[in-house]
Amino acid sequence: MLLSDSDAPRVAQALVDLGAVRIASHQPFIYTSGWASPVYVDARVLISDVALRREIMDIAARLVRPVIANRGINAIVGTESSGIAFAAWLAERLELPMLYLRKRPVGWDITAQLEGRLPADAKVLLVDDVTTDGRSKAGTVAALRRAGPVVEDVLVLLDYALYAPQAGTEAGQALSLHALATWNHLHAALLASGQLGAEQKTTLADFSASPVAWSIRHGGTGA
Ligand SMILES: O=P(O)(O)OC[C@H]1O[C@H](OP(=O)(O)OP(=O)(O)O)[C@H](O)[C@@H]1O
Ligand SMILES: O=C(O)c1cc(=O)[nH]c(=O)[nH]1
Repeated sequence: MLLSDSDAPRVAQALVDLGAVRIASHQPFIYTSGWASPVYVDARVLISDVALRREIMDIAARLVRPVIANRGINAIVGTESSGIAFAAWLAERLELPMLYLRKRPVGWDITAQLEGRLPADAKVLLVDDVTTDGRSKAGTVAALRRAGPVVEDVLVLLDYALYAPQAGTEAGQALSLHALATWNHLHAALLASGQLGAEQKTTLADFSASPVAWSIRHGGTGA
């Protein structure tokens, strides 16, 4: 769920200003979840811009603070790889312990995949950069839960909010997804930037109107 209607346009604008939103020229992008898409958001570029990352992480901390308080969250977990830096900056602002979750186990027992030290009665906020349909998040959350903490909340900078959540993700896992911005905000910021050509505008309008059909037409998954 979008955390704030009034802050989302600013987050989207920052990503567009940074050139983080790429538009396919010849070949579609294929997301981790298998969807084909004409856009790819490289939120990692935000980590290299000191002023914008500070601004966006200040927004994230302000918006997520009530969630932290209401849910009794006592630690922040970043996902390898893109979520780690954002989790660290957020944990610093919220004065909470931070850990990170590896994609694959390395070693044995609880420390095999989750690095850092959980507080007692751990209830954590999972942080990642982007979500499409939550497919990889479902695996991440399952792995995190196996390490012990309660996980009910996930924070992302961008939730496309275009695809139906995969079975076994949000509803099935009793997870709440919190996002700073959605594809609609990025799309609006791209249109306002004046940087799109006529063909790109048509492509993005087609994609926005029917992302699943767009994916199938371009060799991606359809479900
Ligand atoms: O499938 P969803 O849960 O909706 O989210 C999409 C995931 O795909 C990307 O990660 P990727 O595997 O490319 O890893 P990276 O962070 O190392 O780039 C992105 O950072 C999300 O974690
Ligand atoms: O799902 C993905 O693979 C994905 C999509 C996107 O726009 N950006 C990203 O970093 N990952």
